[in-house]
Amino acid sequence: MALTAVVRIPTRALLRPWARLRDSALGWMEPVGGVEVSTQRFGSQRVLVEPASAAGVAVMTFKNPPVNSLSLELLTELVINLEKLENDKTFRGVVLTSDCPGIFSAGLDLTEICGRNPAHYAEYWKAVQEMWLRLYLSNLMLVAAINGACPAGGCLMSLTCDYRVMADNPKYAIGLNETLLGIVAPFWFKDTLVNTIGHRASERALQLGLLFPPTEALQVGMVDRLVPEDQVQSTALSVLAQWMAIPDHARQLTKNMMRKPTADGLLKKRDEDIQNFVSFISRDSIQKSLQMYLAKLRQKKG
Ligand SMILES: CC/C=C\C/C=C\C/C=C\CC/C=C/CC(=O)SCCNC(=O)CCNC(=O)[C@H](O)C(C)(C)COP(=O)(O)OP(=O)(O)OC[C@H]1O[C@@H](n2cnc3c(N)ncnc32)[C@H](O)[C@@H]1OP(=O)(O)O
Repeated sequence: MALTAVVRIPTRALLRPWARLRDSALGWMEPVGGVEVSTQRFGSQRVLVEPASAAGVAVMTFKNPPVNSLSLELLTELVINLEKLENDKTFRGVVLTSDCPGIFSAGLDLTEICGRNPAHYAEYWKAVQEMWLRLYLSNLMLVAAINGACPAGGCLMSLTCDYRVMADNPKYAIGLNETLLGIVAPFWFKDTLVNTIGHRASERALQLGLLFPPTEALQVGMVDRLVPEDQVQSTALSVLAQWMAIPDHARQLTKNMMRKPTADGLLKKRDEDIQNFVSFISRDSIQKSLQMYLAKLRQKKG
């Protein structure tokens, strides 16, 4: 028999200035207090959410081809689907993974931060902040099933999870490579990395923009486990099964205790961080670097 649940979506989620939602992409949303959905399979155009066979677990799959770049739309859909899972108290854990072969996520969508106007940069950056805050402070257990390349913002997204399983394929790499693009990882990207791999390793990785192949990523502690490619999702699900044995309230309070001070660092100066980002990214020299990087990516094929 199909399992169904009523999921309440707070109307305030619809009122956030950055959440210029495209109704066509989010067919399940209605601007009323709540909406009834089937937990068999839901989601939106770029984010698919499927309950796993184990009770209380969902798999969230990003499908924004070709490279799962974190466009404004993808970020918006991610946050809304996460909120939906959090509001449905039947879910306790989520596996985050990708539908793009060989790529977990290419990170921030460079077309959102290149050649646009300051108002767009501000709106986009607010959505990036929101994605990080929501994932980093989520009460749910989050496990990243990293089934492909995972640079920059893709790495950040996986670092917000409680555990990372990566495909043991030397073609893939993970890391915060911002300096290679001539840009700077913001302090909260840096803090998330430091909390995961420590200060010295982060200092080196961030300055050099290191992208770690799986074996090195495991050594440095950027991922927790390597498995053959076809076992990434199943391993993530079995990790979640272990975590589910811990009483939720104790685990959630512990997670919050560990992470809140870092999140507060951004919460206290969100607007200032947006202004810094807009003025940094609007510089001619930075725009030139980004244009060159994008052109190189596009030429790669030709
Ligand atoms: C003092 C200052 C203080 C504070 C500063 C304040 C603020 C900080 C400022 C800025 C911080 C901004 C933070 C940014 C973080 C990011 O995430 S930046 C994005 C970084 N991402 C990357 O470097 C990845 C680039 N992509 C790749 O390496 C490869 O594409 C990838 C390995 C993912 C896949 O390779 P492959 O399968 O071969 O695919 P292609 O390379 O051929 O790509 C296919 C098409 O996709 C386009 N594309 C790739 N990545 C992106 C992207 N991130 N955004 C947009 N588009 C992308 C690529 O151009 C191809 O397009 P085409 O088909 O040619 O049109």
